Amino acid sequence: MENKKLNFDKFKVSPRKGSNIKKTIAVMSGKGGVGKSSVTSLIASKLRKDGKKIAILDADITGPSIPQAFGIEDRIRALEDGAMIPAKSKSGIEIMSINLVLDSKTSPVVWRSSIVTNVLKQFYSEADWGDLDYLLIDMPPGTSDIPLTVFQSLNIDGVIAVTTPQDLVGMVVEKSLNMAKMMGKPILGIVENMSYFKAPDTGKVYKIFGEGATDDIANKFAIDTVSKLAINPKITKMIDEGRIEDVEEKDLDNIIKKIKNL
Ligand SMILES: Nc1ncnc2c1ncn2[C@@H]1O[C@H](COP(=O)(O)OP(=O)(O)OP(=O)(O)O)[C@@H](O)[C@H]1O
Repeated sequence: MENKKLNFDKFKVSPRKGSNIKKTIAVMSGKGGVGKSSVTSLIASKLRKDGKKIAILDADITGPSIPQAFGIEDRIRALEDGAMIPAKSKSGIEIMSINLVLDSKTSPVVWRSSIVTNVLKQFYSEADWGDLDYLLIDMPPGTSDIPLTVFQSLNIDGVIAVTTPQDLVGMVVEKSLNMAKMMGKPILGIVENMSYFKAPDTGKVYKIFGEGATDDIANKFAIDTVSKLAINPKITKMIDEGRIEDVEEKDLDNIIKKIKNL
């Protein structure tokens, strides 16, 4: 039997008229808590510092942490013609997140996934994004309904997977990579977060979580870019203070370069 390529065109949604998004990149992880939102925020901040026009769509709808990282207190505004105006970070990164429409940022999102996926599509297609070089999508962890909707409905140009050195997480990130492959999306690279710790006084490097399987996984999937991001207490502190844009992080330089060459 002929092996037909899956065609999801009928599910596609487009950004509203007047929005011009050059490239859209999804940031995934196999499981929660590996630092996907932190990595998304750091990448966005660096690209912005380099003069690019950037937006983040926080698709981690039940655990949205992007507004916290950027210290956003503004709300998303809706205009009479239905356009949604994203909130803006200090450096000018546009942000759409469910936490910016809830009455309180501690309100839980107790919605069925069909509603969540519709909200997400609405954010993408009704936001007034203007001209963007890059839209980064902070995906929820795993390979559930929402990542599937993002892949089927949005125009994704590339995928970044975030993992940590632990074996189990390595195994789980393969699920995300396989999902991206199944959906025909190019994998730009893997970020191994919490890869090492460099003692500030001696400069000695400690592999606190051991040697990761990330390089082997990258080889297996023919992925040429692996960024190894240190455990950096400054990242934790700056996110707590809503100042992620003030972190200088050289460890992500190779993935940033890959994004710029997309
Ligand atoms: N390299 C790092 N160094 C120090 N702290 C970090 C680092 N990466 C992430 N963190 C901290 O770990 C916590 C979890 O990170 P984050 O929210 O980015 O994870 P996540 O994978 O997006 O989680 P989830 O998808 O479950 O929401 C954050 O509080 C962040 O400050």
